[in-house]
Amino acid sequence: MLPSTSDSHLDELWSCDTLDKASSFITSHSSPFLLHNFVGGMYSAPHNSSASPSQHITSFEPKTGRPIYTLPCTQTDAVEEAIRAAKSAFPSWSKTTRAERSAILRRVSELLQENRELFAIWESIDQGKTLERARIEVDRAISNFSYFSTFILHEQTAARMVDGVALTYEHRSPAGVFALISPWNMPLYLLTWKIAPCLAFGCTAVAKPSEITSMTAFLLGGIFQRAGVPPGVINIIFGDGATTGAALVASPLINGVSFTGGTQTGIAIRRLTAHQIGKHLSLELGGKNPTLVFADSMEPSVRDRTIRVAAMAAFENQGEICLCGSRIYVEKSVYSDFVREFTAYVKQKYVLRETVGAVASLQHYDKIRKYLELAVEQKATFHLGSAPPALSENEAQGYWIEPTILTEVAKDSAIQIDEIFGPVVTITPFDSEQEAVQLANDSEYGLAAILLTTDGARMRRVGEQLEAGLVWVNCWLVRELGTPFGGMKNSGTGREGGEHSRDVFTVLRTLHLPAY
Ligand SMILES: NC(=O)c1ccc[n+]([C@@H]2O[C@H](COP(=O)([O-])OP(=O)(O)OC[C@H]3O[C@@H](n4cnc5c(N)ncnc54)[C@H](O)[C@@H]3O)[C@@H](O)[C@H]2O)c1
Ligand SMILES: O=C/C=C/C=C(\O)C(=O)O
Repeated sequence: MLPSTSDSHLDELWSCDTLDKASSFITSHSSPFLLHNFVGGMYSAPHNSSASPSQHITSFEPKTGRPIYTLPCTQTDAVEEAIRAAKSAFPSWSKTTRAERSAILRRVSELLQENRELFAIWESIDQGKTLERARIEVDRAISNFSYFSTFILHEQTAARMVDGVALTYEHRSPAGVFALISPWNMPLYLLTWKIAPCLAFGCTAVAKPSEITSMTAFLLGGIFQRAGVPPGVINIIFGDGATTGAALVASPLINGVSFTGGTQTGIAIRRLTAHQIGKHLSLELGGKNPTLVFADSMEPSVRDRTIRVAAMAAFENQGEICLCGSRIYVEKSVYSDFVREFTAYVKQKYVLRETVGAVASLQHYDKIRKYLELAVEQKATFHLGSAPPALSENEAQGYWIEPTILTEVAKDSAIQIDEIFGPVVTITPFDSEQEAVQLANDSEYGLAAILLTTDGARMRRVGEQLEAGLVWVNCWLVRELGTPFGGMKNSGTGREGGEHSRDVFTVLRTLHLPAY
């Protein structure tokens, strides 16, 4: 029998604002705590989910391998119920004024701020990331709400007179009910990056976090209740992709999908919605991002910055950020210096269990481990890290993988081609600027690129040739929430951020009024 989400359990959960309290919450229950869906402004079990244990999923703590909670794998009829709640809430929410929506979203950001530590602690436990990293991500979730709460207040529509014949203006209205689906690497950060603009622009939603990291999405329901978000405006349901996610995106009542996750899932979502031409699709998918290190960036005055940026881009959040630079290319004249200094820096700065967390799941641990075994087989050089122990040895102790730096990896090796999405980088030399661009672009992906150089002309010349939606020069993951965010090629379609999010969540009509 699974413990249910009773009020006393919920109160207890909300008081877990230290690691010790959260840990004793987990151990004090004989079986894992059961998350409930948040539908129509209330927590409730999907009525069909208690029927069979096979319709529940257990989530494990990456740092220890112990079970922490259970979630329902919401079945089609309960998914539809959540969509209907969002659809019923749409007419009145879409007619609220911008000032009303702004005030509610502002309140959400304030409540998140008040509960910052609680969210950071559960994010760290659930995902495996360090508490320090989790705090950074909760801060970004707070900004997601505060940013869009003010963005909508300043929007203006321009009107034009066309040749004295017609007065035209663009009219936008909320696009309807959205499916918001997020992955496990930055759970709260990425889900709120969708929820905040969706609600700000007057849409309603059914959100589904990853089945691997559902805890902070579960807590978020309580924040929406307290902030006074009207029932049904935002619904949060739990479950896997094949059952819950697929039923959600395919529903004809869903007007748009904002999805972040793997490229193969993006393809599946395209297929599932292919016959629904008008459905808005924003797909943020995988990456295998290049970091280009030019010789000038290893001059004494900037050398430390170069090493620091390349290392941060490689190993932040255990390399589990779609924007991580996992293919490092270095100009031949500074190649051996870079490899030596980069390795020394990473060894000292990215220490497992201190500044590097565990990877998110056993399945992901296994996937990364297979690439490391391939590296051993292909006789790559390990400057740092090694093939980790066999699966069974780590299952009970958590999913730990040392930061790993590899050289002598062939261009056509799966290690260079596939998105590993873990703390593993390859370093490869290049001879010329032209070769660097060609190597960087030699990928099915086109999400991000990192360019390390002091030459201003090269910043633009190379930057403008890189097949990547986001290019960072001498920095990484510097974000301003109005800038377009998204990828090229198999890294996705659509852009989000500021007015680009507005394009995702609104429909546009042009009105022509006679000028006479
Ligand atoms: N571009 C980005 O911003 C970005 C960010 C983070 C992760 N990623 C990618 O995500 C992958 C790892 O995350 P993941 O394993 O959670 O990705 P995933 O694609 O397996 O899952 C992402 C989400 O989609 C759901 N899902 C799965 N199948 C579905 C379906 N058929 N229909 C609807 N929803 C479905 C999952 O339940 C989850 O909530 C990596 O490959 C990485 O490339 C991309
Ligand atoms: O892992 C993916 C990271 C995505 C980041 C964003 O969507 C963002 O910073 O807005």
